[in-house]
Amino acid sequence: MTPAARVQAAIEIVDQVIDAATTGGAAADTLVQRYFATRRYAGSKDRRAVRDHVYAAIRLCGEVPPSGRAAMLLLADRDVAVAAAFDGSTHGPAPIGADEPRAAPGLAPAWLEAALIESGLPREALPPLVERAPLDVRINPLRPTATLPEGEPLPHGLQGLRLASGTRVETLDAYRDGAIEVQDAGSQIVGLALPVSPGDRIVDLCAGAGGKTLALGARMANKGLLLACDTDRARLQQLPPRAERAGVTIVETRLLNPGHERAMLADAVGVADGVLVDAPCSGTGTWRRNPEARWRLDAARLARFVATQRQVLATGAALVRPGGSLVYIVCSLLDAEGAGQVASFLSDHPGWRAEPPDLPAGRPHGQGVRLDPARDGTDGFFVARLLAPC
Ligand SMILES: C[S@@+](CC[C@H](N)C(=O)[O-])C[C@H]1O[C@@H](n2cnc3c(N)ncnc32)[C@H](O)[C@@H]1O
Repeated sequence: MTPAARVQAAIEIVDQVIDAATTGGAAADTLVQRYFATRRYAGSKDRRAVRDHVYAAIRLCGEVPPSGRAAMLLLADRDVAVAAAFDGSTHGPAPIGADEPRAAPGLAPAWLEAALIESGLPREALPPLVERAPLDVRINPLRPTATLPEGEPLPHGLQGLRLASGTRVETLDAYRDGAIEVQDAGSQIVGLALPVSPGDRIVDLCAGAGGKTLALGARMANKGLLLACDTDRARLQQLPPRAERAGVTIVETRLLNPGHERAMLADAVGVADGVLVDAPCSGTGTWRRNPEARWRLDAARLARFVATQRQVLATGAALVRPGGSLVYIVCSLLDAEGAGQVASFLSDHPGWRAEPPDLPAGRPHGQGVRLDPARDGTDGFFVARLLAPC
């Protein structure tokens, strides 16, 4: 592909991303993959260049841009190579018209910027929310290996590596052998908020594909029971093969029927030493990876997340034994989903108390701890540890 054709492809993909973000369609990553699935002529360098243009344009636009071309013109104002690609060649974009409108530059939709500031995030912490994320892997102590890939040690004393961006992790021997798992440093840190010991009974209520479940299994040295639940079959189905690769043998998965979680967990009520609630959320802390997510969110969607979080937190609390721990995590920096959610829980659940976790990064926020990209170099998270009455 010529440089101009790459920019034209990026414009077309950003048009699809805009459409998907406003109609609840697929994520940008999926759209990029689908675009190339039908264009076999594009080589790996073409794909990487197009993807880079797509993400660079998305990162620049806080509000939903009027079109892919308007977003790419904003990028062209900052990147001479992109500007030069508007040359009117056969597969390239038409030349830039005099006074042709650009998308507005910004960090996030105005209402979200305001909500983040109101949630105590300093203004200077906003730009790093949409900067490119590093590629972090956790080293799995259950699968020691001599073939770890080259990378920087992770910050905050974590057992992991920061790999060169663009590394195809799934092709590495260490990955195939289960010695490493892709997991952001922040995600590794917040998982540590749940105290676990070999032999414990632990429930990971929103386990998804098991990123945090596998880390818990390793910390439990494969002794005890780890019940991993989720309402999403496709995500939960990924867990058993991942656990097998990682050598985690104590996981039992349970697919929950939305609205019937309590009944489906009746046998687990009041017996767990610890419950992890890594709740579904708006993902404002993960815009570095999914920058178009800020175009998807609106007040109604946020309110639905808040309602679901409240419900999963209450479900999780019912499973904890007297004196046991409930850890609540969201990858969001909005207080409505983090500090505010925990304050509501404590007022609705007399006898429960918060005990701030001692973590290697982050700072106290409300009754928990918050991590953010600017100050911790991780995705953004809020985490709280809640103790059940004895
Ligand atoms: C933040 S993700 C979990 C990520 C996962 N713990 C990890 O570390 O990779 C939140 C998960 O909550 C699940 N979920 C949504 N509603 C739920 C419910 N009512 N009960 C249990 N899980 C739910 C979603 O399907 C999603 O997989």
